[in-house]
Amino acid sequence: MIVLEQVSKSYRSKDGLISAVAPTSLEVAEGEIFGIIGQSGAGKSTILRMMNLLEAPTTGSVIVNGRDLTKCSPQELRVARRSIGMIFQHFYLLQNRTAADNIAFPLEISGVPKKNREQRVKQCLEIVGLEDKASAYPAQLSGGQKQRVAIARALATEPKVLLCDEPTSALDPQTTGVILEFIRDINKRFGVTIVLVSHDMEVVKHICGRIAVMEHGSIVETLDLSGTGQKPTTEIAKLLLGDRREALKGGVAYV
Ligand SMILES: Nc1ncnc2c1ncn2[C@@H]1O[C@H](COP(=O)(O)OP(=O)(O)OP(=O)(O)O)[C@@H](O)[C@H]1O
Repeated sequence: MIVLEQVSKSYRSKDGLISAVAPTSLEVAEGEIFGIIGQSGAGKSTILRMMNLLEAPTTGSVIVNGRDLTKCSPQELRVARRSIGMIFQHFYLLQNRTAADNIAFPLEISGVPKKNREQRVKQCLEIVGLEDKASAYPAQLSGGQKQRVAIARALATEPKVLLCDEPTSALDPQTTGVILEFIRDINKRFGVTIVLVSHDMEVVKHICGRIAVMEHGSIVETLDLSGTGQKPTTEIAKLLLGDRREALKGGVAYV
């Protein structure tokens, strides 16, 4: 579903080149909920943003749904991105548009006729349980409701992949639980492959089947958390996952 082949990302600065991600390969299978964890600055967001070419890799290939995005023309990339939704920590809703019009936005850009747009917006509002907030502006919504609108907007074009960059970091624990349930539901009901970056281990342990652990721009370990009993081997993974892993396996948090 998602294949990163030796992708790397460097930034130019006045002090020379900064390496955000060293040449790294990764495969995420169709239907997975895949987590990316690591300390601040490890390169998590950069690797996620390379999966839809929001960040163009310095080297390597990004293959999503069998298509090498690094070889796409701008027009081809626009089309390919319709099957890759994304949500962010700070939602990034258009403040001067209602919830319904925010959800309609990607459909407008894709040239979907008005009648079909309205139908799809209605469906997406239903998926996130916000039918009654169609006419509300972002300023009139709570953080959790804003993220639900952002999820609905990401789903509007019926993506096969949903990239989630710290989707619950601006939310309280209870709202975090609600958002995680929506993400899990979308994965189950529609088979959408989810890649989720989070610094919150409880979030990751709660919904991810497999995770990649990043340190200094590299994936140092991938782990299966789905009850296989696989133990972390690197120090950083042990540190991040900690002793609470066992305690949380039964889904103590956010239920
Ligand atoms: N646009 C940029 N220009 C220069 N350096 C950047 C840029 N974006 C990221 N970096 C650097 O690349 C490295 C990885 O950043 P990234 O945001 O991917 O880390 P992260 O693991 O997501 O961190 P955090 O959890 O703090 O968000 C950091 O050292 C960061 O300073």
